[in-house]
Amino acid sequence: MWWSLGLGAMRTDGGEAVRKGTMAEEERVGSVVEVRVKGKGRRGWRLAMVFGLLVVAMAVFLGSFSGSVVEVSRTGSHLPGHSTSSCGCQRTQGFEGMVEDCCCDYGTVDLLNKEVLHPVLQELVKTPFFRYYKVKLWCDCPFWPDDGMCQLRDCSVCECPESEFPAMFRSSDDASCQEGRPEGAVDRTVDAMAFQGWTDTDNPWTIDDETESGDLTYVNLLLNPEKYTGYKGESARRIWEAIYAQNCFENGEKDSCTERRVFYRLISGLHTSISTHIAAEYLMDEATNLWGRNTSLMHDRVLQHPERVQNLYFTYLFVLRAVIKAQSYLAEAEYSTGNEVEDRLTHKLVTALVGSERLRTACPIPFDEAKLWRGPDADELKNQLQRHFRNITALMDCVGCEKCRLWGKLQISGLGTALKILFSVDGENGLDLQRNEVIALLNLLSRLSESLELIHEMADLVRSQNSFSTAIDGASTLPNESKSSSRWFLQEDDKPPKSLPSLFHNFGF
Ligand SMILES: Cc1cc2nc3c(=O)[nH]c(=O)nc-3n(C[C@H](O)[C@H](O)[C@H](O)COP(=O)(O)OP(=O)(O)OC[C@H]3O[C@@H](n4cnc5c(N)ncnc54)[C@H](O)[C@@H]3O)c2cc1C
Repeated sequence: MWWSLGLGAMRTDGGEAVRKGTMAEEERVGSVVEVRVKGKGRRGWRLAMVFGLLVVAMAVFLGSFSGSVVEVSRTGSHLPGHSTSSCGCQRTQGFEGMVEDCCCDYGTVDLLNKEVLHPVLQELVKTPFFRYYKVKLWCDCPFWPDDGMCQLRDCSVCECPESEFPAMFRSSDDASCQEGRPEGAVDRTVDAMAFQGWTDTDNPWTIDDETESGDLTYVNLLLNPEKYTGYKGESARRIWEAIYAQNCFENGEKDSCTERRVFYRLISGLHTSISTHIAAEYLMDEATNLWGRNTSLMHDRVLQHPERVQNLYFTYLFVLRAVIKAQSYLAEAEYSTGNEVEDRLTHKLVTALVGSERLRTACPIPFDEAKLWRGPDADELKNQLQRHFRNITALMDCVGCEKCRLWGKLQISGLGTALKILFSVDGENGLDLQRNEVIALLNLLSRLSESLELIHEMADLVRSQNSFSTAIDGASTLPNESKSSSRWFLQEDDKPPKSLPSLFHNFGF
């Protein structure tokens, strides 16, 4: 089979197992500290201990300081402005007021997310209905041979213990949910029993795993969290390049119309979210299996690019709008897995999410989809964008790391579901969703919601580390109040010293 991606025609063979190995030196932040301490002998250890105690004292102090910053900025008042590149359409400048292209302001988004949506979503994705995702993990890349660039065991999806698997999903003793390849019959039986009322409907925006044969497995998402896997280099870069290439159009126009800009911002926002989760759960030191927050990576990939953070807010509001538009459908859907208590809780949480009074009053229409597809070429443009998005779903089969592929597929499917709800359904009556689409949609919203929280938390951490390192260097300064008015917006000099993140972890933070 041959596919055209705008990258030339590519081979369809390939599909190699995940390759395991060691992490590249450049990102082993933890080892930097180890070398420094060891090199100084016993005196070095004493110094390190004193230094560590200082870290503890300063961090406790700064932690309480940044706590008050959180309160200030949660009100959303006076975030520092920042110019974004003009795209020919009306856009708000900076981080004040409305999120660009949306109908909700930054402060309200932060508040709603922290107090309403994030807590509910965190619980929802733990329920049996939402934590098992059916996915085809071992797929051949239709564009080029899989070169298996995954470097860590954390790259591969682990098997879930069968005791955790809902009884209704199991049809025989050997039902495996992860790396094994259950028989097709097993999956079909499970579907019919556990998810009555859910239909198989096509989504014009995605290439659907479920309607194709073979190799579908159930994955427990809680056992396979999205985090650093060591997947990087040429393979990862090529995927992102190919994804962004889907945003290039024949006539060379860039960002000149709302629809194309929306398309780009959705991908960029998702990319920001993935980078955020990598930085938030990072393998700081492979030798001691020390995991923690990598603030340098967070700074370099996310925080120092305001437009990437803005795109994350945009993607979040776009997906939230889709969930709100589908609220009656979601509130009435059947979340049956055979565990009555859990299933009742699932239903309650979904209802709390889509029926939130605070959400309805503070941000009733997070994104106005009615503004799109109005030009004379609307149908043609929509077909074109659908083709491009389907290519992106197919590209997920080329991701050379199993766990990244799992989350890539789930989140792209979630975006495809949001696109379907907003742009391919005539009113809520015409809405029909697959079970997997609903799981993907709400897990995606949960990932984005978590990213918003992490961005604030890690921006505070960067600021306090920066202030701390300045204090250590002799200029005894505390975080500047004016820098903190937006919790994630960083100034030019807000860059964490490379070795500090691992110091925090080595001393028990
Ligand atoms: C679908 C998918 C899922 C992945 N999941 C994981 C995972 O779970 N764990 C893991 O460790 N790795 C994962 N990766 C790999 C990870 O995303 C990076 O590719 C890798 O860490 C290397 O990062 P990098 O610094 O080279 O920049 P990349 O993140 O690869 O970015 C490539 C280029 O894209 C541009 N760019 C970066 N961010 C944005 C943005 N937000 N908006 C617009 N442009 C941007 C920049 O020019 C950058 O140089 C995944 C990759 C893909 C394609």
